[in-house]
Amino acid sequence: MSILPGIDSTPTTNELFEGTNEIHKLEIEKGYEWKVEVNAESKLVIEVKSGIAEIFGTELANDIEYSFYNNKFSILAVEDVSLEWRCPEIPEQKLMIGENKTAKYVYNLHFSLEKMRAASFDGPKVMIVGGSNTGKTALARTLCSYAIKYKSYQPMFINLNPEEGIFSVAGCLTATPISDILDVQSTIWGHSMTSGATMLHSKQPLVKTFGLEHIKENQDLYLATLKQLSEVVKLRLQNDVLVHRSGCIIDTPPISVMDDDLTELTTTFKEFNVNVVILLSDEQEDPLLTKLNDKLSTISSSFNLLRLPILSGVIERDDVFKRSLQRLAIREYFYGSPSVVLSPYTIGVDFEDITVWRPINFIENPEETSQLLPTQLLPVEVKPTTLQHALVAISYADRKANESNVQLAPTLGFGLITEVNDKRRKLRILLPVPGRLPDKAMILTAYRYLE
Ligand SMILES: Nc1ncnc2c1ncn2[C@@H]1O[C@H](COP(=O)(O)OP(=O)(O)OP(=O)(O)O)[C@@H](O)[C@H]1O
Repeated sequence: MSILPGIDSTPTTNELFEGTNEIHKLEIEKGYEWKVEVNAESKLVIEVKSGIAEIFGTELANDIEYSFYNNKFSILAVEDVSLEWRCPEIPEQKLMIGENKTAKYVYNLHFSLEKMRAASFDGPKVMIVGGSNTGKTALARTLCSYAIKYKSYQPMFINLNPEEGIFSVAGCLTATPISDILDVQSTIWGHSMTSGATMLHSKQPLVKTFGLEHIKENQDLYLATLKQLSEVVKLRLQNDVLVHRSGCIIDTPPISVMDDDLTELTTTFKEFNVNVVILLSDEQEDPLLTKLNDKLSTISSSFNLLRLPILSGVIERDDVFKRSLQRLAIREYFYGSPSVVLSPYTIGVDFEDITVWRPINFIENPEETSQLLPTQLLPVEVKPTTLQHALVAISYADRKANESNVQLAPTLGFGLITEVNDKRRKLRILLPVPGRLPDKAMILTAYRYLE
C-alpha cells in the first residue's frame, strides 16, 4: 500500500490510544502509594473500584469519579486497591508507584493525639515544623482528616504560612475549625462560607490579613498578625467545648524563611500554648531538634518534641508551581472550581468610595523604616499603578476608621480590582457575592490577578 507523504507507516493500536482519554486500570498493593502530578492544562479522573484508598487521610468513596487539575498528591492504598483513571497527558508507563514508609508514624502520632483528647478537655496543640517540601501541610491535613474520621471532633487547623492559601487566598493567616470531610480534589482543602451552596460542608475560616508574601518583608507585622489570630483562636476555644477538646493543628512556614533565632516559632509556641512539637526531618541528630528544645524549654516545661521522617509521599514543587497554586486559590475564591461554579459580581464605585491601606514592605522600600512603626499601615493613593488588578482584603473596620483599628480588624472577605479609570475616577471591583460594596476599609495585598 502506498503511504501518503509525511506519514511513515500505519499507526499501531497503542499509538492510536496514546493521547486519548483511554480508561486505564491500576492495582495498588496495600501500603504502596501512587504519586500523582497533574498540571493546570490537564485533568485526571480517578474512580476507585475496590479497596480503601486515601488522599491526605481522606478516604475516597468507591465508584465515584474524582477530578484533579493543577495538583500534586499521593494516593495511599490502605488496603489493596483497584482503580480506573484517565488523563491523556499522563503516560501509563511512567506512573510513580512506591512503598509508603512513613504512614505508620502518622498513625502512631494520630493515636497519641486521640489519647490526649480522651484524657483531657484541653485538646493537644500541635505545631508542625520543618524545611520546605517536608510534608508539613500534608501531615496537618492528614491529622485533621483522621481526627474527624471516627469521632465527632472539630480540630482547629491553623495556617501560619502566608505563601499558602488554605480555605482562603494567600497573604493571610487563618484558623479553621474542621467540622466535616475535606475536599480531596481541592488544593485549598475545600470551600469557605463565601461560596454559598457547596457539595461538601463549607468551612468558616477566621482570617487575619498579613498582606505581604514573605515574612522577612515585615517580620514585626507578621508577629503582630499571628498574635491577633491567636487571640481569636483563644476566644473560640473558650466558647466551643468541642473545638477545645479536639485541639489545634498548626502548620508553620518552612524553616528557611524564618529567622535563625526561631522568633516566629517561639512566638507561635507561646501564643497558641503549644504542647506537641513535630519536626519533620530525615537527620537522626538534627541540630534543629536541640535548638528547638533549648528555646522552647525557656517558655514551657511541659511539651513533647518529636522528630518524624520527611513524609514519603512528598513531591518536589518549584516556585512556578507554588505561584500557580496561589493563582488558583484566587480564582477559586471568586469563580469556584469545576465542581462548584460560582458567580462573582462586579460593581462600579467612585474613587472617593474606597479607602485602602497597605502594609510596609521593608525589603521593597527600605527607606520607609525610619520614623514609622513597623506594624503601621500606610494610606494608598487610588490610581491605576497602585490598584490595577490588585487583590484587596476588605476588613471589618469602617471605611473611615483610623489605621490602627484597620490593622486590628479581622478580614471580612476579598475583592479584586479589575479596572481603575483615572479619567472617570471610577473603579470596577469583583466581589464573591452580589450586593453593595461594604462600607469598610481595605488592605492592599501583594497579590495581583489578571483575568
Ligand atoms: N502523602 C503525602 N505526604 C506529603 N506530601 C505529599 C503527599 N502527597 C503529596 N504530597 C505533596 O508533596 C508536596 C509537598 O508537601 P507539603 O506541601 O505538605 O510540604 P511542606 O513541608 O508544607 O512545604 P512548604 O513548607 O514548602 O509549603 C505537596 O505538593 C504535596 O501535595
